[in-house]
Amino acid sequence: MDHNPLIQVKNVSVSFESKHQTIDAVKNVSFDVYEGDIFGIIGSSGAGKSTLVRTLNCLAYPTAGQILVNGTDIRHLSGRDLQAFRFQVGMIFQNFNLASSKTVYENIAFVLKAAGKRGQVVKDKVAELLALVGLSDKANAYPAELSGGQKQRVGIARALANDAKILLCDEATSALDPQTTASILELLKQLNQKFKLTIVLITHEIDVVKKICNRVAVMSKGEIVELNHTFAMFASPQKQFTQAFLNIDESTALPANVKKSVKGKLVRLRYINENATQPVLHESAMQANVTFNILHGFIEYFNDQALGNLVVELIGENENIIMLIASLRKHDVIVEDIS
Ligand SMILES: Nc1ncnc2c1ncn2[C@@H]1O[C@H](COP(=O)(O)OP(=O)(O)OP(=O)(O)O)[C@@H](O)[C@H]1O
Repeated sequence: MDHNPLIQVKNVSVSFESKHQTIDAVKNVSFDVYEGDIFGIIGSSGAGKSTLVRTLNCLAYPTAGQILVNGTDIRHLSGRDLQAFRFQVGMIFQNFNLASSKTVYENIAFVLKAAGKRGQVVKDKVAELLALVGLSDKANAYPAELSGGQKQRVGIARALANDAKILLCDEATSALDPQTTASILELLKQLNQKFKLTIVLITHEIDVVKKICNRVAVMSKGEIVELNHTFAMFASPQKQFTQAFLNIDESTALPANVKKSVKGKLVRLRYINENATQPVLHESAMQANVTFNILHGFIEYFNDQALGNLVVELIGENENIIMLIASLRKHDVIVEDIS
């Protein structure tokens, strides 16, 4: 990378002391987020995701380590500087956190007023934000009159009201149905592209990561197990935990009776981008004098990158199969023996 990270998390740990024990919620975590990233943190419940993301806007403080945003150590911010920093870092939540006694307009105007804005400036800005999230006709509605997706749109408008440069999303789509989730993710992607908005998103949903994150960290028991570009993470996860967590095995699992009847060598192939079609396999197999049976296959798309998944039975002489596998690997096909 040729530019400086917008967020630098350096050896951050967060512990909670209770009467009987110390809970190490985040353990020595380090990562960088670059401007324009949609950075996903995925992990199961209790992995420490919420605690970690809350340190990014000073809702929680590290017990050890350091967080720099735009080169500033945010631990040292206080008073007006801390307030100004918080305006730069908006946050949205699973349960939306809207004030139920306030209208949509008032929910958004509130944070503009907290930043010292008044009068027509507030009115114009709320109108602009509502148009941005597609809710211009809902200014006078109360949260109870909105669907979950509409509530989250208000949450997004409020989070960005003071021209936030960073948006933190804490399970922002976990309470929404799949279709509404897709529309909120689409909105986040648009905001990311239009304003170069940097997004740090925590989720336990693999599909959310696949749909919009360009980079992802897998978290377990307070630690980052693996971090990579999303496509690379799904194409070739390095850690067994990641393989299992991302359901890489399950997504190409064969029924037991099919597996039992396999006579040849069983391999899983992952083809990347321009190789995401079958000709590579056909040609290489012909050259190596190996025949094959495709037992399972699908192509996934990550933005404009394609990842082909195939489970194949290879039939032929052992040395020919070895030759075929070598040839596939030369074509950047990831080959795993799963027999
Ligand atoms: N304020 C707190 N006091 C004590 N323990 C806490 C506190 N906040 C979080 N924890 C503990 O820290 C650990 C990590 O929790 P955290 O909420 O960060 O995980 P998570 O990955 O976000 O999970 P979830 O999706 O369930 O919220 C858990 O064991 C949790 O009980």
